[in-house]
Amino acid sequence: MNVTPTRIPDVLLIEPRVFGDARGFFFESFNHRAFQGAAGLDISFVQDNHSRSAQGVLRGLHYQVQHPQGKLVRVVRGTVFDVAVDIRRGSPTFGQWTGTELSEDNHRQLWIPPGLAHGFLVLSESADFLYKTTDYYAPQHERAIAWNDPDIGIAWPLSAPPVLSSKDQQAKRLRDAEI
Ligand SMILES: Cc1cn([C@H]2C[C@H](O)[C@@H](COP(=O)(O)OP(=O)(O)O[C@H]3O[C@H](C)C(=O)[C@H](O)[C@H]3O)O2)c(=O)[nH]c1=O
Repeated sequence: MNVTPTRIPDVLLIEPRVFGDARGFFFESFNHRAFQGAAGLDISFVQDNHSRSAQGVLRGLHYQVQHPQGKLVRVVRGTVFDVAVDIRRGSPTFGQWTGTELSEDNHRQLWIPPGLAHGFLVLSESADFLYKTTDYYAPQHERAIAWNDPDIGIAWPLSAPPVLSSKDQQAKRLRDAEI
C-alpha cells in the first residue's frame, strides 16, 4: 500500500494494493501490521460505520470534544469529496483543510487522526461510505462546524446547495466552536 501525507501532514492518503483478475478484484481494506509499517501508526479500531447518502448530501463537519475519534474512511459505492479540517489548537495547520476524492473505483482511503473535523459531499447518484473509528460514538460530545465557514474556505465541488441534516444546518463557525 502507498501512504502519502496530505497538506495536513498527519492526514494520510492510503492507496491499497489492488489485485485484479478476470473475476474482479481483491484488496486488503485494513491490515494492522501493514498500516503500522507504512504509516508508523499503532492504531486499533473499536467501531465500524456505514452510511449511505444521495447525491448532493453533505455530512459534516463533525468532531467529538471528548473521546475524539481517529477515522479510517473509504467509499465502496459511488464517489465523495472527503474533507478533514485541522481544529487542533496550536497545530501549525490549524484552520486548514484537505480534500480528496474517494470512490469505489480509486479504492482510496484517508486516515484522519483524532482531533480533526471531518465531512464529505456525495458526488455520485448515491454513495456508501464506510469508516472505522478509534473511539466510540459519544453524541453528548459531538459538535459540528459549518461546512461553508468562510474562515476555512473549503472548495467543495458543489453544483447545487448541499442537502444537510438539521444539525449541520445549525453548525457554528470555527471561531465560535467549542474545540
Ligand atoms: C455517527 C453515528 C451516528 N449514530 C446514529 C445517530 C443518529 O440517529 C444517526 C445519524 O447520525 P448522524 O446524522 O450524526 O450521522 P452523520 O451525519 O453521518 O455523522 C457522521 O458524519 C461525519 C461524516 C463523521 O465523520 C462522523 O463520523 C459522524 O458525525 O445515526 C450512531 O448510532 N452511531 C454513530 O457512530
